[in-house]
Amino acid sequence: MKKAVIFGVSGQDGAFLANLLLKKGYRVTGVSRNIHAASFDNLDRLNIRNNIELVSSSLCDFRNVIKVMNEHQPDEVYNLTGQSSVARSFDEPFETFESISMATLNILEVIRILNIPVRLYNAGSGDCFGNIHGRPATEDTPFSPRSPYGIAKAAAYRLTANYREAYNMFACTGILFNHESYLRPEHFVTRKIVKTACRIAGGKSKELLLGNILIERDWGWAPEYVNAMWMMLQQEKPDDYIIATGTTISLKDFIAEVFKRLDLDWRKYVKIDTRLLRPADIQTIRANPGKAEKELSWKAEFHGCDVAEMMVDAELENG
Ligand SMILES: C[C@H]1O[C@H](OP(=O)(O)OP(=O)(O)OC[C@H]2O[C@@H](n3cnc4c(=O)[nH]c(N)nc43)[C@H](O)[C@@H]2O)[C@@H](O)[C@@H](O)C1=O
Repeated sequence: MKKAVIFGVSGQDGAFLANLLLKKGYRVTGVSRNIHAASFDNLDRLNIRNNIELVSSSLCDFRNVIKVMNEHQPDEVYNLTGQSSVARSFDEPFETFESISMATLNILEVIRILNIPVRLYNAGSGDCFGNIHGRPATEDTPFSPRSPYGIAKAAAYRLTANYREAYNMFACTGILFNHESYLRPEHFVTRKIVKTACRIAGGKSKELLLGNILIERDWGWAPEYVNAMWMMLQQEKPDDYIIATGTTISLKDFIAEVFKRLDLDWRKYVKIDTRLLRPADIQTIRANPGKAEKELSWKAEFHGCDVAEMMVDAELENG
């Protein structure tokens, strides 16, 4: 039986990945900073909490990481940990940098020092590219991040690539663009829109306050993206891959699709609140996931408008 350790199991991706690995017959250990304080609602929602061994460990403490590796002897390690909100990273730059870059460095150092043959997946981000107005980003496009979050993810990406080259480690980064689902917390814009629109449809809310609705993103369906993470670790050679749908739409289009699904006209309810604008934002993101399609045979089935509809349907069904 293969063994996997997921650092950051309580989030959206951690839960979907744990579910996928359990279905594939893995023994899954889920790590969270403090399992007694963390919420495992996502694992409950997928009905898998009791099938995972949950352990507490701070990734910023080197000894903690050594203990997890020694005790659980994983074949595969998934590093999904860290502060994941771009907006919050402007208010919490230190916490963001430490929980992403330093935590990744700790995992890499532990694998190097213990000299164990584990395969490492590192969660990268399309946020590292910054604005892409022209050709969609490929794995060769230089990074130009515009947030403490993007900068921390860029550092973690470079560290992972450096350890792969310098120490011959099996370490990959998936450069994932926005990926959404009913497990997304409300501080991400898609879930906020879907939840509020459903409340408006049910007469429980009157308006939806948003920041910049002209931005453009490549929004995919999260359960598909965790498949790509796993596929990267099954390759003969480790490498980095962009994971995205290849379709970019505006936030306005996403909002319109959500409200249309509920038979509402979004223009009556959406108000711009300038307090929600970021100190720096990315206007347009475009991705070319061609390498993942060619080498991993991974391709997104669902694109932005499908995601909007699926999120509304899930919200109406489960809340
Ligand atoms: C690839 C990358 O993808 C995600 O980062 P994000 O793109 O910043 O995601 P978001 O949902 O917070 O914002 C999307 C856009 O929507 C605009 N926006 C307008 N009004 C609101 C608003 O009211 N709330 C929020 N959150 N955003 C708003 C906001 O200004 C931004 O331009 C994370 O998964 C991250 O972990 C990651 O790696």
